[in-house]
Amino acid sequence: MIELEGLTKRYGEKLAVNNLTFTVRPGMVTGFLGPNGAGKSTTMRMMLGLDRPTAGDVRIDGRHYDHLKDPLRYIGALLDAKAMHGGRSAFNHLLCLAQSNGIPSRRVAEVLDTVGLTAVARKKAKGFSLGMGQRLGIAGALLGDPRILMFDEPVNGLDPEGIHWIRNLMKSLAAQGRTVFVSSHLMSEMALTADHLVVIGQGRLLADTSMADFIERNSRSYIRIRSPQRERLLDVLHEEGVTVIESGSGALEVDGGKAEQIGELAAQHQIVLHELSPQQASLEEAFMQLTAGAVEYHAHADTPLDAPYETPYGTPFENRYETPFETPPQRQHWGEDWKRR
Ligand SMILES: Nc1ncnc2c1ncn2[C@@H]1O[C@H](COP(=O)(O)OP(=O)(O)OP(=O)(O)O)[C@@H](O)[C@H]1O
Repeated sequence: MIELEGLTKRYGEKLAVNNLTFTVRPGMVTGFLGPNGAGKSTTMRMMLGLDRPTAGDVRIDGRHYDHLKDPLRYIGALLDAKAMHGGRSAFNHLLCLAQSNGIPSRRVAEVLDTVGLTAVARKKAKGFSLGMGQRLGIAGALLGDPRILMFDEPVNGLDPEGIHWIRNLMKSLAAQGRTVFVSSHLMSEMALTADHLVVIGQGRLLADTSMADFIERNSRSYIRIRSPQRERLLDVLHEEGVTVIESGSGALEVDGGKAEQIGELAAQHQIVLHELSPQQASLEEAFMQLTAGAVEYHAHADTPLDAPYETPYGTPFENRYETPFETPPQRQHWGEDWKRR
């Protein structure tokens, strides 16, 4: 378990991490999300005792990192895959780590096998590709067989097979009851891997919740319906008091309804349906909705002001709220500007 309490880091004028309090629990993969510059790496560095907090506290299984004897046996981390002695072979790099942390040297061959680097174990790390470097960094994290694992952007540079491998590795580590904390900008990957999410923006906590709850709270879910008898269906739904949104593509959308009820209603009135599908926004859409006001670095150049790029939830990367941390609008307001019957 990793516990943060009021964790704060200031670099001069810059408040990089602002009063973060949350707990990373065992037995699940916790995703750590935030726009560029949100403070994720700084937070992870403080967890590992690499940066001293300006205020607040981090405890690893109840103890400060500095007080852990042989810390690699408690917490393994991949922060910067390039942070290794390039002149050493993969085997020797891991052997040095093992020897300085009281870890039996037989673990070196075991973790090299786990990450698929046995064949290149004697090759110098400086000749490794980005993906091989990531695998070696992950081997280092696994070396002490720790109960807690932390990965900063672990899929960087990995090919699809490598991404699939690390997804399964993280899930299996969590299934063994370990604490797995992982940051990534790849939302589709995070959606497949994480059970729980911690989201920060401009150093502050924006969400600490399950993946399902995060998407539910920060996006719109609705039923999409297509029918060749659209006008009749509209009349029937209207008579039943169901609020329908007519989307531009000819489909109808019902917020908060149940597909079964709409299907049965259509059947009762002998209305043919070509589509009846529950729609849920992706993690990426939910993330952009939540963090829209907390994005530090905006891209303006290729988005002309008179032709904004719209999503059903608004314009991404637009500061839509007065302050970064103002509560996002309630769901019933979304789609308000769409044509309602
Ligand atoms: N050593 C430092 N000195 C001054 N400012 C720093 C330092 N390290 C980080 N910062 C600033 O603190 C803020 C948080 O940076 P951090 O790298 O933790 O963000 P991040 O969420 O990991 O970003 P990214 O997703 O881009 O990796 C940024 O504004 C960054 O410029």
